[in-house]
Amino acid sequence: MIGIIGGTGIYKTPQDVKVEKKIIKTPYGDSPPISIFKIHDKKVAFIPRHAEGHDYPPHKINYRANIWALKHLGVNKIIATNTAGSLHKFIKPGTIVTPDDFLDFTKTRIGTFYDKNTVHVDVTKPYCPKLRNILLSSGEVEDGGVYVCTEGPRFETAAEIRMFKILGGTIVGMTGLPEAVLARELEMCYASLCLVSNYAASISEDKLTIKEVFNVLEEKRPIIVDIINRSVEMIDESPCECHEALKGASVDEILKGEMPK
Ligand SMILES: CSC[C@H]1O[C@H](OP(=O)(O)O)[C@H](O)[C@@H]1O
Ligand code: HPA
Repeated sequence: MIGIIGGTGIYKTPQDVKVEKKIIKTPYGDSPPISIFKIHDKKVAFIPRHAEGHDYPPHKINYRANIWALKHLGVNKIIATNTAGSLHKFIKPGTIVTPDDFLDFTKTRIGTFYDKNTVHVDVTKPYCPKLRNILLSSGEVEDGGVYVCTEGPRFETAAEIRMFKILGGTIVGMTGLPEAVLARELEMCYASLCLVSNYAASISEDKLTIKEVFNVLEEKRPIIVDIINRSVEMIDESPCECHEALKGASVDEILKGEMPK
Protein backbone atom coordinates (compact mmCIF):
# COMPACT_ATOMS: atom_id res chain seq x y z
CA MET A 1 0.00 0.00 0.00
CA ILE A 2 1.13 3.57 -0.72
CA GLY A 3 0.92 6.25 1.99
CA ILE A 4 0.32 9.93 1.35
CA ILE A 5 0.85 12.45 4.13
CA GLY A 6 -0.75 15.75 3.19
CA GLY A 7 0.73 18.96 4.52
CA THR A 8 -0.62 22.50 4.54
CA GLY A 9 -3.57 22.84 2.15
CA ILE A 10 -3.64 19.15 1.21
CA TYR A 11 -6.42 17.91 3.46
CA LYS A 12 -8.82 16.00 1.22
CA THR A 13 -8.93 12.90 -0.95
CA PRO A 14 -9.92 13.06 -4.65
CA GLN A 15 -13.68 13.55 -5.05
CA ASP A 16 -14.28 10.73 -7.52
CA VAL A 17 -13.02 7.81 -5.41
CA LYS A 18 -14.75 5.57 -2.89
CA VAL A 19 -13.13 6.21 0.49
CA GLU A 20 -13.13 4.10 3.63
CA LYS A 21 -12.04 5.95 6.81
CA LYS A 22 -10.20 4.14 9.58
CA ILE A 23 -8.87 5.25 12.97
CA ILE A 24 -5.98 3.02 14.02
CA LYS A 25 -5.20 2.33 17.69
CA THR A 26 -1.44 2.72 18.10
CA PRO A 27 0.86 2.47 21.13
CA TYR A 28 1.07 6.28 20.88
CA GLY A 29 -2.66 6.99 20.87
CA ASP A 30 -5.34 6.81 18.20
CA SER A 31 -4.37 7.90 14.71
CA PRO A 32 -6.44 10.61 13.05
CA PRO A 33 -8.98 9.27 10.54
CA ILE A 34 -7.03 7.74 7.65
CA SER A 35 -8.71 7.65 4.25
CA ILE A 36 -8.18 4.47 2.28
CA PHE A 37 -9.01 4.38 -1.42
CA LYS A 38 -7.80 3.02 -4.76
CA ILE A 39 -6.24 4.85 -7.68
CA HIS A 40 -4.58 3.20 -10.68
CA ASP A 41 -5.74 -0.06 -9.09
CA LYS A 42 -3.39 0.59 -6.13
CA LYS A 43 -4.42 0.96 -2.52
CA VAL A 44 -3.58 4.33 -1.00
CA ALA A 45 -3.80 5.49 2.63
CA PHE A 46 -4.03 9.25 3.16
CA ILE A 47 -3.45 11.26 6.36
CA PRO A 48 -3.64 15.05 6.47
CA ARG A 49 -0.79 15.70 8.92
CA HIS A 50 -2.43 18.77 10.50
CA ALA A 51 -5.96 17.17 10.30
CA GLU A 52 -8.66 18.45 7.97
CA GLY A 53 -9.15 21.77 9.76
CA HIS A 54 -5.38 22.29 10.26
CA ASP A 55 -6.02 21.67 13.98
CA TYR A 56 -2.55 20.41 14.93
CA PRO A 57 0.37 22.86 14.85
CA PRO A 58 3.73 21.34 13.87
CA HIS A 59 4.91 20.69 17.46
CA LYS A 60 1.64 18.95 18.41
CA ILE A 61 1.39 16.50 15.53
CA ASN A 62 1.51 12.90 16.75
CA TYR A 63 4.19 11.86 14.26
CA ARG A 64 4.68 8.43 15.84
CA ALA A 65 0.97 7.56 15.73
CA ASN A 66 0.72 8.67 12.09
CA ILE A 67 3.70 6.64 10.88
CA TRP A 68 2.91 3.59 13.04
CA ALA A 69 -0.70 3.60 11.76
CA LEU A 70 0.45 3.71 8.13
CA LYS A 71 2.84 0.82 8.73
CA HIS A 72 0.06 -1.14 10.45
CA LEU A 73 -2.15 -0.67 7.38
CA GLY A 74 0.57 -2.21 5.20
CA VAL A 75 2.07 0.98 3.77
CA ASN A 76 5.65 0.55 2.57
CA LYS A 77 6.18 3.75 0.53
CA ILE A 78 5.20 7.25 1.63
CA ILE A 79 4.97 10.48 -0.33
CA ALA A 80 4.69 13.47 2.00
CA THR A 81 3.82 17.02 0.99
CA ASN A 82 5.33 20.03 2.73
CA THR A 83 5.36 23.77 2.31
CA ALA A 84 8.63 25.55 3.08
CA GLY A 85 10.38 28.89 3.02
CA SER A 86 13.29 29.46 0.64
CA LEU A 87 16.68 30.40 2.05
CA HIS A 88 17.87 31.66 -1.36
CA LYS A 89 16.60 34.38 -3.68
CA PHE A 90 17.18 32.09 -6.68
CA ILE A 91 14.71 29.49 -5.33
CA LYS A 92 11.43 31.26 -5.93
CA PRO A 93 8.03 30.71 -4.32
CA GLY A 94 6.11 28.26 -6.46
CA THR A 95 9.15 26.00 -6.97
CA ILE A 96 8.58 22.35 -6.07
CA VAL A 97 11.58 20.54 -4.58
CA THR A 98 12.28 17.03 -3.38
CA PRO A 99 15.02 17.41 -0.75
CA ASP A 100 17.79 14.84 -0.45
CA ASP A 101 18.97 15.70 3.06
CA PHE A 102 17.92 17.52 6.21
CA LEU A 103 19.13 19.49 9.20
CA ASP A 104 17.06 18.80 12.31
CA PHE A 105 16.52 21.81 14.61
CA THR A 106 13.42 20.46 16.35
CA LYS A 107 13.49 20.51 20.16
CA THR A 108 10.53 18.86 21.86
CA ARG A 109 9.59 15.96 19.57
CA ILE A 110 10.14 12.30 20.28
CA GLY A 111 12.22 11.26 17.31
CA THR A 112 12.26 7.47 17.60
CA PHE A 113 10.13 4.35 18.05
CA TYR A 114 12.93 2.61 19.94
CA ASP A 115 12.81 3.56 23.62
CA LYS A 116 13.20 0.05 25.05
CA ASN A 117 16.00 -1.22 22.83
CA THR A 118 18.89 0.61 21.23
CA VAL A 119 18.51 1.10 17.50
CA HIS A 120 20.65 3.45 15.41
CA VAL A 121 19.29 3.61 11.85
CA ASP A 122 21.45 4.84 9.02
CA VAL A 123 20.20 8.12 7.53
CA THR A 124 23.12 8.94 5.25
CA LYS A 125 20.42 9.27 2.58
CA PRO A 126 17.33 10.10 4.63
CA TYR A 127 14.95 10.36 1.67
CA CYS A 128 14.42 7.27 -0.50
CA PRO A 129 16.40 7.81 -3.75
CA LYS A 130 14.06 5.54 -5.77
CA LEU A 131 10.93 7.34 -4.61
CA ARG A 132 12.60 10.71 -5.21
CA ASN A 133 13.38 9.61 -8.78
CA ILE A 134 9.73 8.82 -9.35
CA LEU A 135 8.75 12.32 -8.17
CA LEU A 136 11.49 13.81 -10.38
CA SER A 137 10.26 11.95 -13.46
CA SER A 138 7.25 14.30 -13.52
CA GLY A 139 9.63 16.98 -14.85
CA GLU A 140 8.00 19.47 -12.46
CA VAL A 141 10.24 18.91 -9.44
CA GLU A 142 13.71 20.27 -8.60
CA ASP A 143 16.25 17.66 -7.54
CA GLY A 144 17.76 17.90 -4.08
CA GLY A 145 18.32 20.40 -1.36
CA VAL A 146 18.66 20.42 2.40
CA TYR A 147 15.38 20.75 4.33
CA VAL A 148 15.93 22.54 7.63
CA CYS A 149 13.31 21.61 10.21
CA THR A 150 12.62 24.10 13.01
CA GLU A 151 10.43 23.55 16.05
CA GLY A 152 7.97 26.33 15.19
CA PRO A 153 5.25 27.31 15.43
CA ARG A 154 6.85 30.74 15.07
CA PHE A 155 8.70 31.60 11.90
CA GLU A 156 12.48 32.06 12.09
CA THR A 157 14.60 35.08 13.03
CA ALA A 158 16.95 36.72 10.52
CA ALA A 159 19.95 35.37 12.45
CA GLU A 160 18.57 31.82 12.35
CA ILE A 161 18.09 32.06 8.61
CA ARG A 162 21.69 33.36 8.23
CA MET A 163 22.90 30.39 10.28
CA PHE A 164 20.87 27.86 8.27
CA LYS A 165 22.33 29.27 5.05
CA ILE A 166 25.89 28.98 6.40
CA LEU A 167 25.16 25.37 7.41
CA GLY A 168 24.06 24.48 3.88
CA GLY A 169 20.28 24.67 4.24
CA THR A 170 18.13 25.18 1.16
CA ILE A 171 14.56 25.43 2.46
CA VAL A 172 12.98 25.65 5.91
CA GLY A 173 9.84 24.11 7.36
CA MET A 174 8.49 22.82 10.67
CA THR A 175 7.06 19.38 9.98
CA GLY A 176 9.51 17.24 7.99
CA LEU A 177 11.10 15.84 11.14
CA PRO A 178 10.87 13.44 12.86
CA GLU A 179 8.44 12.13 10.21
CA ALA A 180 11.14 11.12 7.71
CA VAL A 181 13.24 9.35 10.35
CA LEU A 182 10.27 7.50 11.87
CA ALA A 183 9.41 6.14 8.42
CA ARG A 184 12.99 4.89 8.02
CA GLU A 185 12.83 3.30 11.49
CA LEU A 186 9.81 1.27 10.35
CA GLU A 187 11.57 0.39 7.08
CA MET A 188 9.32 2.41 4.80
CA CYS A 189 10.44 4.42 1.77
CA TYR A 190 9.77 8.14 2.30
CA ALA A 191 10.16 11.14 0.02
CA SER A 192 8.95 14.69 0.37
CA LEU A 193 7.35 16.93 -2.22
CA CYS A 194 8.12 20.41 -0.90
CA LEU A 195 6.38 23.46 -2.26
CA VAL A 196 8.37 26.64 -1.71
CA SER A 197 5.59 28.91 -0.49
CA ASN A 198 7.59 32.02 0.46
CA TYR A 199 11.04 33.49 0.88
CA ALA A 200 12.19 32.78 4.45
CA ALA A 201 12.41 35.56 7.05
CA SER A 202 14.87 38.30 6.02
CA ILE A 203 15.19 36.80 2.51
CA SER A 204 11.70 38.18 2.04
CA GLU A 205 11.51 41.96 2.21
CA ASP A 206 8.07 41.71 3.84
CA LYS A 207 6.64 40.43 7.09
CA LEU A 208 5.86 36.71 6.73
CA THR A 209 2.21 35.78 6.75
CA ILE A 210 0.52 32.45 6.36
CA LYS A 211 -1.75 34.06 3.75
CA GLU A 212 1.07 33.96 1.20
CA VAL A 213 1.73 30.29 2.06
CA PHE A 214 -1.91 29.39 1.43
CA ASN A 215 -2.06 31.54 -1.73
CA VAL A 216 0.92 29.80 -3.32
CA LEU A 217 -0.41 26.41 -2.23
CA GLU A 218 -3.82 27.21 -3.72
CA GLU A 219 -2.17 28.12 -7.03
CA LYS A 220 0.06 25.03 -7.12
CA ARG A 221 -2.32 22.46 -5.65
CA PRO A 222 -3.41 21.08 -9.05
CA ILE A 223 0.24 20.43 -10.01
CA ILE A 224 1.03 18.81 -6.66
CA VAL A 225 -2.04 16.57 -6.90
CA ASP A 226 -1.09 15.67 -10.49
CA ILE A 227 2.51 14.80 -9.50
CA ILE A 228 1.22 12.58 -6.69
CA ASN A 229 -1.30 10.93 -9.00
CA ARG A 230 1.33 10.18 -11.66
CA SER A 231 3.81 9.00 -9.04
CA VAL A 232 1.32 6.57 -7.52
CA GLU A 233 0.80 5.14 -11.01
CA MET A 234 4.57 4.58 -11.36
CA ILE A 235 5.28 3.18 -7.90
CA ASP A 236 5.70 -0.58 -7.93
CA GLU A 237 6.07 -3.10 -5.14
CA SER A 238 9.76 -3.68 -5.82
CA PRO A 239 11.93 -4.05 -2.71
CA CYS A 240 14.20 -1.20 -1.69
CA GLU A 241 17.11 -0.73 0.72
CA CYS A 242 14.76 1.31 2.93
CA HIS A 243 12.87 -1.94 3.62
CA GLU A 244 16.00 -3.34 5.30
CA ALA A 245 16.85 -0.24 7.33
CA LEU A 246 16.94 -2.18 10.61
CA LYS A 247 19.60 -4.62 9.41
CA GLY A 248 22.79 -3.67 11.23
CA ALA A 249 21.02 -1.00 13.27
CA SER A 250 20.20 -2.75 16.52
CA VAL A 251 22.58 -3.29 19.41
CA ASP A 252 20.49 -6.37 20.34
CA GLU A 253 21.28 -7.85 16.92
CA ILE A 254 24.96 -7.89 17.92
CA LEU A 255 24.53 -8.89 21.57
CA LYS A 256 21.52 -11.25 21.46
CA GLY A 257 21.01 -12.04 17.78
CA GLU A 258 17.57 -10.35 17.89
CA MET A 259 16.07 -7.83 15.46
CA PRO A 260 14.18 -4.90 17.02
CA LYS A 261 10.49 -5.40 17.81
C1 LIG B 1 0.96 27.38 7.26
S1 LIG B 1 2.61 27.95 7.17
C2 LIG B 1 3.59 26.99 8.30
C3 LIG B 1 3.30 25.52 8.26
O1 LIG B 1 3.42 25.02 6.92
C4 LIG B 1 4.33 23.93 6.92
O2 LIG B 1 3.59 22.73 7.16
P1 LIG B 1 3.54 21.50 6.15
O3 LIG B 1 4.95 21.04 5.94
O4 LIG B 1 2.69 20.49 6.82
O5 LIG B 1 2.95 22.03 4.85
C5 LIG B 1 5.25 24.28 8.06
O6 LIG B 1 6.07 23.21 8.44
C6 LIG B 1 4.31 24.78 9.10
O7 LIG B 1 3.67 23.73 9.79
O1 HPA C 1 9.36 30.29 6.05
C1 HPA C 1 8.97 29.26 6.63
N1 HPA C 1 9.56 28.81 7.77
C2 HPA C 1 9.14 27.68 8.40
N2 HPA C 1 8.14 26.93 7.96
C3 HPA C 1 7.51 27.31 6.84
N3 HPA C 1 6.49 26.74 6.20
C4 HPA C 1 6.22 27.47 5.13
N4 HPA C 1 7.06 28.54 5.07
C5 HPA C 1 7.89 28.46 6.14
